[in-house]
Amino acid sequence: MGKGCGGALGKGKKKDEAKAQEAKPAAAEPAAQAPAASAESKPAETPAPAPAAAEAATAPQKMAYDYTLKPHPVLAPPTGPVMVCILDGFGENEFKDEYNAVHMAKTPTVDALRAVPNRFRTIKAHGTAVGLPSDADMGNSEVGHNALGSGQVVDQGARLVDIALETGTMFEGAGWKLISQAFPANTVHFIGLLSDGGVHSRADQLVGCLRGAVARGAKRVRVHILTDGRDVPDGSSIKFVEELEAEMAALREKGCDIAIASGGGRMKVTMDRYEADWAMVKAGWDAHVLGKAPHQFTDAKTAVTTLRGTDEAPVSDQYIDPFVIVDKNGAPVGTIQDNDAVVLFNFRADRMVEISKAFEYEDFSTFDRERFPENLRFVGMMQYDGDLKLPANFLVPPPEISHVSGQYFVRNGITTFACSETQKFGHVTFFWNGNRSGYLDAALEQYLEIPSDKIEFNHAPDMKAREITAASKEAILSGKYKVVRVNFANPDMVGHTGDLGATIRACETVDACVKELLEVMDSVNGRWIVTSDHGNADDMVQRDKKGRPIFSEEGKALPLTSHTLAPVPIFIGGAGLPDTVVFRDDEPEGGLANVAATTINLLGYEAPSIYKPSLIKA
Ligand SMILES: O=C(O)[C@@H](CO)OP(=O)(O)O
Ligand SMILES: [Mn+2]
Ligand SMILES: [Mn+2]
Repeated sequence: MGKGCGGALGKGKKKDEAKAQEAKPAAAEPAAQAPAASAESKPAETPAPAPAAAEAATAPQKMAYDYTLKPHPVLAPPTGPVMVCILDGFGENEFKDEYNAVHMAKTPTVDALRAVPNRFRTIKAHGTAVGLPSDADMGNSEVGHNALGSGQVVDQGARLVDIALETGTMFEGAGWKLISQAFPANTVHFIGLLSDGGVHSRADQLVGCLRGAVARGAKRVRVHILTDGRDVPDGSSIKFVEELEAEMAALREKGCDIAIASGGGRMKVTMDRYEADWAMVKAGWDAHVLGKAPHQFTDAKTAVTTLRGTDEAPVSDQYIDPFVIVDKNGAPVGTIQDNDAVVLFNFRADRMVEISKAFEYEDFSTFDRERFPENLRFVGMMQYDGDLKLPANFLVPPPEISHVSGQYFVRNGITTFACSETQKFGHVTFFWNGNRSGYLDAALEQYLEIPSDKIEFNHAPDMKAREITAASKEAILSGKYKVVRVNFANPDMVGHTGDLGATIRACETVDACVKELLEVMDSVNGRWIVTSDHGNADDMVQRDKKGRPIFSEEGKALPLTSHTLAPVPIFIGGAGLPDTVVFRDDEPEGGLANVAATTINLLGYEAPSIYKPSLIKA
């Protein structure tokens, strides 16, 4: 995934995995990097003829899918590029009060865009519109960017795991067979995010797996918990631990030796992404596998309660220190040993890839694992990276996201520049491309990662927005790219800290950056879409059922660190966009998946019929 497909990865034990890395070069480093080699030799001023025929000639045995894009009947291609700019976590919320950072921020650019008739609307970014189980599910970056990039709505991980548990297919698959080898005489370990957030995992799905394992003969089970406080209210981890303990007590009655063995906050251990901070993964390995952590407790509830500190200045659930549960002699109750089974019970990919590599690859050198258990029966809830086939074994097949817009682009000679900072880099590459790591065609694409800071982002709410802007302006002005894709992480990443003031600042910074980008786009006669992938900054307070803010006994507003259910804004424009092009009014239910067809229209092509319809009329 992203730069992770090369770089810091130790040599894999599987040959096909090494091949995948060669074929898919890692993203270049920022600044000094060269532009995509043959982008210059293949200028994309005019849409190139689709190479479908040539492809069929070289691979006659395969029925080649015809990716040819037909010219749009009315809208000619622009002379300049088409930009899609994602303001991550920037929702259009019905609560327009002091806790809505998007509303409170001074955003002259976005305000002006909102005022343009028929070129601003909102689109759905949550629930079934992005393939989640129900409309009570908030959106997130994975499903959001999948929908934006693929133009289609597919059943996502959360839903697929629900189905596999309901129908029992989970317990019949190869992944389950593998872990069940450990049921009679070894330990089965479950590692993942303990909450009902539904973004990375769900506690009820963990319980479904635990019950399934015990019913099928698992004798010894250990659970390694990552506390949330990001997709669910901060402080709720204690409740999730209590609920899990109650469930485990019932399973003990059935004769299973089951206990929580280790844990820590999701932003402290195990769940790093895009190689932003491998030290987090090492801390997780040490706690889960080796039984080593800075803190030892004899039960998980005491661990979480103690490590959260005082009520006056609590440590967020997201940042709880790594801990290990020990017996009365001080020995860890659940280290991972030879022949054990390990299940990563998160369904979402980005934050499971690194820990998967540590478990999967025999020959791994990114950090010193000290001990690598032999003959591990290791599975993911899903396969997290289809290109790397990582992990090789999994409980539920992942969503199949095919015919993504990037595939159409490379088959039609359309050059692309994609840029974000580390925290969102895989969003505009890996997720955008339907969970494919690396380039679709390195000759036509340039992916640029700006390294993120390694701090809590409320302390630096500008994050790397200015650097992303500068690099994207350069790409726009270079004339090399027909598509420019940018993600600004700020409203989302700062929103997750629950710090209202910093999140307002994050929105203001991004607004200023959008202004710069639109000016440059106008200077090259481009066309643009500005939108978001889900809400977050647009509501920073927990609310009761009537939408009233909830306050603590001391009168402090309770922060909301999660995403929201809000729709997101979408704006279109650009000096290269004819005045006649406006949003149509017969797609009121439009969502993120309608953006790809809209982008393809702006490029001067008809959208593929398999895509959700375009939002514009010309
Ligand atoms: O940080 C993350 O992992 C999620 C929230 O759990 O946010 P996003 O979907 O925006 O990446
Ligand atoms: Mn996001
Ligand atoms: Mn987020």
